[in-house]
Amino acid sequence: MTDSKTSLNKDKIKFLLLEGVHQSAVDSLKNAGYTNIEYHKAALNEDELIEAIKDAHFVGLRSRTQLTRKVFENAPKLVAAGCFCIGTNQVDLQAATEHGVAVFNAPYSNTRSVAELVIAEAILLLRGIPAKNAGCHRGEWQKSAEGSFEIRGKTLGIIGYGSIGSQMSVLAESLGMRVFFYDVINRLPLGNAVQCKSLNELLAKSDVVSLHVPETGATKNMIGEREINAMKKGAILLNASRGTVVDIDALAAAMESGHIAGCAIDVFPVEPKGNNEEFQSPLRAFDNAILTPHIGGSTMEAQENIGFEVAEKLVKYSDNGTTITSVNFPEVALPSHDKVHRLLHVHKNVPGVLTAINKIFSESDINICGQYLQTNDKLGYVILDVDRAYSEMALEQLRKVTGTIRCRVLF
Ligand SMILES: NC(=O)C1=CN([C@@H]2O[C@H](COP(=O)(O)OP(=O)(O)OC[C@H]3O[C@@H](n4cnc5c(N)ncnc54)[C@H](O)[C@@H]3O)[C@@H](O)[C@H]2O)C=CC1
Ligand SMILES: O=C(O)C(=O)COP(=O)(O)O
Repeated sequence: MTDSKTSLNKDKIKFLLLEGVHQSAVDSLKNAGYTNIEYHKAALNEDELIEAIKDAHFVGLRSRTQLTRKVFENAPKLVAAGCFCIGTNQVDLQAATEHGVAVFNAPYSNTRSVAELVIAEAILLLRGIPAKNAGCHRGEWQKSAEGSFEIRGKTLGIIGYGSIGSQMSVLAESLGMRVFFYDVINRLPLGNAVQCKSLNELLAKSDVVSLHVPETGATKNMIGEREINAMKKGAILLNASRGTVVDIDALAAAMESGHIAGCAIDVFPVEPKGNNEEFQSPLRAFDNAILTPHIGGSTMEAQENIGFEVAEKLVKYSDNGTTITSVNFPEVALPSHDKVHRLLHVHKNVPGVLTAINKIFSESDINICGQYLQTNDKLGYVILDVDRAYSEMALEQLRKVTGTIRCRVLF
């Protein structure tokens, strides 16, 4: 260990970046002094990931990499994971927490990109453009107004009125749509949007239904045969949330029968592992289905912003222990620690740990220059700034405290 701001020289701290995260992330890390970066353009499978992550302190991923419990068990040095995207369902958050690994994401950087895409898709589908476009490519000429509608005056039903859903709501109203939404929590309606009391109410009212919920146990197959039948005949379904949310076979059947007039699907229950693998889906058979390869958040603007945002969060955590916006750690914004050494103690949030920590300091000569504590339901996170001469001794003592998950020192 050397006398730098971190417990290791910065060039010894390894960042494993996967799935071609934007160059802005690499630049940000390098500008902050972190040069030990292993960069992969694609996702790694579990075995490859276990090999690459075994000496990594930080990992950066997007939606495809699965950070499973087994991966955490084989990543002894890992202190944080950065999801360069919104969703964190690809990370076993419970395992991350149990291993004391802080997880970060970029909760807003691609919000607008998704909202713009789904609005565009709604306009195209209401006009029957995907099928007309496919016809023209085959040499057909289908000039007709039959089945083509303006978006103005139509009813949009948004399921999940969070960042993306509410952004979509604003765009849709500006185009003259009437907006209803359904959410498990009461959300402030923007503009003239109205919250529905039930999913069924929303499905029965909407000409266009758009899904913006996270992947959870409760959203799995949230739209199946029953829900599709509850939609208006001739309605349109948009899904740019997660592939597990819609029962694709039920949707394919409704497309076949014409009950659903068109759909735009960006996410699938099973997605190809890479750009070289064939995409399989029963929806390929339908000209009136817009199928996109999980690119809702894939714009140059979003990817660049995400790169900066998540890299900055990882740098702050590495440099001084700040955990603001972490999805699993107690959130603490910390000042710099120029003249002292900083101890970061992550422990199970169970009775007795704080008493044990305070006992160590009350029974020793170690002078505490600053102390911060934050907890959530699973974890306690104690930060102690101490005189430089005592940090190694304090670290040794703290590691012995029952309930300790991880303890390290920033020099
Ligand atoms: N296709 C793509 O490339 C992208 C997809 N996404 C997906 O979009 C999802 C939504 O993103 P945000 O709007 O940023 O998330 P958010 O967390 O801001 O909003 C999600 C909303 O869904 C609601 N919700 C949760 N469970 C529900 C349920 N069972 N029924 C009804 N409502 C429920 C929540 O209360 C919340 O209001 C992400 O979790 C991610 O999976 C996000 C970005 C890009
Ligand atoms: O932000 C999200 O949740 C997404 O789904 C985008 O995923 P991606 O970074 O494009 O693999």
